Amino acid sequence: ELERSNWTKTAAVEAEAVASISCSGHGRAFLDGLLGVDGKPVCECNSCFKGPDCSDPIPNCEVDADSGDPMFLEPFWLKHAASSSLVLPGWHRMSYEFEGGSLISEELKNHIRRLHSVVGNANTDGRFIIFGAGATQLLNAAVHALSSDHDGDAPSSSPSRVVASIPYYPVYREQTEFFKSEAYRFHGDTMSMKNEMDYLSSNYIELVTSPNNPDGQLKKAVLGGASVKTIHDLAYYWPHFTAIPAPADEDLMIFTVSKLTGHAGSRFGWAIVKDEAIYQRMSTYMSLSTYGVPRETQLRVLKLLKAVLEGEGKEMFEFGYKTMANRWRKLRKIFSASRRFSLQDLDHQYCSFSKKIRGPSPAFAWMKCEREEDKECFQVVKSTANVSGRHGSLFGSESRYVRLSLVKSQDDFNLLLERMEALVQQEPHNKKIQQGNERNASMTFGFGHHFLQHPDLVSYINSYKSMDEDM
Ligand SMILES: Cc1ncc(COP(=O)(O)O)c(C=O)c1O
Repeated sequence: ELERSNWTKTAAVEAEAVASISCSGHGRAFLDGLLGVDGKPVCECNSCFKGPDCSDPIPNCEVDADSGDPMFLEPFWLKHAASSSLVLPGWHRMSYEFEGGSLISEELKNHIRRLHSVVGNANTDGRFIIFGAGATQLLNAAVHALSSDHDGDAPSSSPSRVVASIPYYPVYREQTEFFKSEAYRFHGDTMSMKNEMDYLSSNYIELVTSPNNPDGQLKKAVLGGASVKTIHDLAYYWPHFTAIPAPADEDLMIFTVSKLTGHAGSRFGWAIVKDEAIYQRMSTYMSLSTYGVPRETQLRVLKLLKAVLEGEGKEMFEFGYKTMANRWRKLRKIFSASRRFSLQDLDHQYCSFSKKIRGPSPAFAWMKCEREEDKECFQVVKSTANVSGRHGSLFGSESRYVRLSLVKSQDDFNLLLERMEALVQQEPHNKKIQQGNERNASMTFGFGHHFLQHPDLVSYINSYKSMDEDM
């Protein structure tokens, strides 16, 4: 049928040509990017950089520490271009369905099971696995499936109450309220529920996030009893962000490739479900909302997991952990000199994956403004450091908290660190110490590597710089 056997050549040449466009290590050109006057895709610069090759820093620009965009893993994928790239022919899985009417790649499912068994972070034996467009879609599918109102069920007198412990991931409330279902309502904090649970007339759906977004703590369900169902959001239960004390073995667990490999844009997550009826309800939800996850996405994730599983995942998790642990250590060092701001406390813990006690490496800093007058911490950080975090009140907490994202690119993190260092140095007791201290904030900005030309090399070296903590 095919004219030639080397039909992948033009695609490969095209992909490599785009990859070789230099954006000074502060940006990237993509195959589907806008074309410049020379007919080549233009560089898309990291924030706070501009210019045709992203080499110009934008002075005093706003540092965005808001989103949890997990770009910290990009250098790993640049290094593993060969094992993670694939060819997508025009006829790849055009059908609505896989063989037998399934919407799911069995091979991908097998790889997910293998990954959990290698990492030891979840028990998948005898469980059902369902795919979704990120954890975001699966969260709502799970709330839907666990809510009281179903054909065949006795009609319940009130909607299921969706609860989470403060501070909680804001999307739980936003999504539950957005869908305005008759079957469930967001009901706020689990702690306030604990004493006043109305067991007789209400069912509860408790969302448990472990490790937690925003504070990185490992969490357990708070409520219990026959009228409570739980959803465990384990988006961050990977060695990048936490020690893995034991495999999770919950009724309904949600994972996402976003925080595992960093491919947030692929929109891929999976749920591991014990109960067949719940699995069926979630499957119906997927059928009626999107008819499953795009086959292109499933193919890509399969390729990525194969690359991760080479060498039993050691290399990616080592890179991820070292990067996050270093970022946390640097930030903590800066804040240790502060009386005005504090960070959450995280313990060292035994990790069954790395088989040792390891230090914390959270995805976010949960920062508190300690001064009585600094009630609006978001504003304090915004106006004094020009850093925009995420407002504590969105997590159900006081406004004297703000969340800072630590998972973005190395450029983003370097800028955040520089600004936080300057912020802490402004404190009266530090100003005295600072005199005669030749440490200049711009040293942390990371422009010292302009002479290195190849963009892949630059960001890889940058990310591996000063990595002294072992797995
Ligand atoms: C706790 C938690 N759950 C779910 C998600 C969403 O993940 P996904 O990109 O798979 O939709 C996030 C993303 O930040 C998260 O922090």
